[in-house]
Amino acid sequence: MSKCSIAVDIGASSGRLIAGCLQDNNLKLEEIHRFENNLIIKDGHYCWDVHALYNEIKTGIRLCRDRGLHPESIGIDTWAVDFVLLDEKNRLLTDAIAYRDARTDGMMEEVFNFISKERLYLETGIQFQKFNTIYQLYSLKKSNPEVLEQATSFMMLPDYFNYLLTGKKVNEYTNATSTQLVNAFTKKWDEDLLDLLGINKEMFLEIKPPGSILGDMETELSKELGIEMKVILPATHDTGSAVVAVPEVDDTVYISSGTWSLIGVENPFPICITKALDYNFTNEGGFSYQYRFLKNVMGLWMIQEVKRNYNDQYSFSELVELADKASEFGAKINVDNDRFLKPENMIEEIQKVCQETNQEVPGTPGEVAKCVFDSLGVSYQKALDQIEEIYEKEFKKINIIGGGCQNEMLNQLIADKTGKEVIAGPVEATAIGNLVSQLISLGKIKDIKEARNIIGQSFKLKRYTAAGREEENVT
Ligand SMILES: Nc1ncnc2c1ncn2[C@@H]1O[C@H](COP(=O)(O)OP(=O)(O)O)[C@@H](O)[C@H]1O
Ligand SMILES: C[C@H](O)[C@H](O)[C@@H](O)C(=O)COP(=O)(O)O
Ligand SMILES: [Mg+2]
Repeated sequence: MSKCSIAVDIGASSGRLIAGCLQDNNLKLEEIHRFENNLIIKDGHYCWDVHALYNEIKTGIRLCRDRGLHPESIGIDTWAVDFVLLDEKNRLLTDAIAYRDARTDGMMEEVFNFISKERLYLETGIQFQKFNTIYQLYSLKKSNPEVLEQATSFMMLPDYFNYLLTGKKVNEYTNATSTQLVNAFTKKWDEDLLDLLGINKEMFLEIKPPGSILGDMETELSKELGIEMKVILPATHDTGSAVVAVPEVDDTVYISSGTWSLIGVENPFPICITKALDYNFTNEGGFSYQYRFLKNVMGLWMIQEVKRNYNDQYSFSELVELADKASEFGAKINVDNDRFLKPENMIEEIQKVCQETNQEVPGTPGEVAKCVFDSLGVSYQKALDQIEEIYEKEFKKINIIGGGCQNEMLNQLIADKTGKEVIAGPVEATAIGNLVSQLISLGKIKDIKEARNIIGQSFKLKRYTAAGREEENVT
């Protein structure tokens, strides 16, 4: 494993640093470091602690050295939309305010005074989430216009970590598309849109595609950490990397299941038709210029908050077991209501909605968890129906990737509800997609097709049908 590559995957709930290398055409992984990623409050805003996260990245690199690894490259991916701004002296002008912060409340509606929803979708193809970068920047323009004027560099979070490692300033394509400021067809920053909104377009950097070799780690940093390696751009939007790791995309709907559930398909062109707009699907940029035609579903964020509300006295698997035992409980809620984005108390919010909709109110942890999982299933089914309506075809398979694919109850529920074959795995799809993108850049894997073949034979996948579950290609 000594000659390997390192994937740093920082999701909205946890981060991990995983070393990977090819051995006899199998991808071997070694988890080096795992850490929590929790929101902090700074100046009244929910923020990400970017310095703590950068220190975790450096800790993970030191651990690689301590294990005698000599990685050739490192690639970083995180969640989307969030950013920092730097001034002409490369000093941080802003905190990394989180997409769950309330600063974007009402901003999307105000932006529609400058450009219609239809035109914005026609140009960008990006779903309307109130926290998209476009609305975050518009909010900043209203509250602190001088900050936007002083900014000389706009960096999304992986871009910023890459800058700290190499001194190089670029915006990576897949994550840039999540801003709703990139033209879906030119794949460039939409300067007309920025002018329309009066947002300083000079601060946006060159957009580089995933697979680009950014450069070597800064010499001083290499000395500090005791490791020299190249920094490569994977799909730095974590979901972009996760989709790379879907072993078989043909005839498959994927669900990237983590803090969010991203349900969609891989497509060679953007689908900006009215029906896609009405159903609020997105066309985020993918590896090798594919498009991720997908929809955000609130996801396992809800059970993360339920777990936190119970003071972490139950593990995720215990909550699944308790939900499985609460088989008689049947209340379901609309998980995609913005009220679940950041409620004071998720359990109470769920109970309130059940009351408001004259349903049985969940009381036990099992009933609360079952309500979450059943309701996620309803939202997945709805999105699946919408995808099949737009494609005018039935998809054979659903591939659930990410930490959520360990939820056997939800996997079986999806198979039973949809009647489709459900493949679960790989768990660390994002890190795997990140790694194979690096190995392609280093010439160790030919292309994404070969990478997906390697992934399909390297990791244990579980198959669920309405008739039950079975293991397959256990390595
Ligand atoms: N053992 C488990 N059983 C069931 N679900 C699990 C298990 N481990 C993790 N999960 C689910 O996976 C989710 C985290 O997935 P992950 O892909 O790591 O998220 P992110 O990348 O957003 O941080 C958790 O919220 C939890 O619901
Ligand atoms: C805010 C975005 O919708 C979010 O980043 C989503 O695109 C995503 O990538 C979340 O990944 P997780 O691994 O944190 O669920
Ligand atoms: Mg993730």
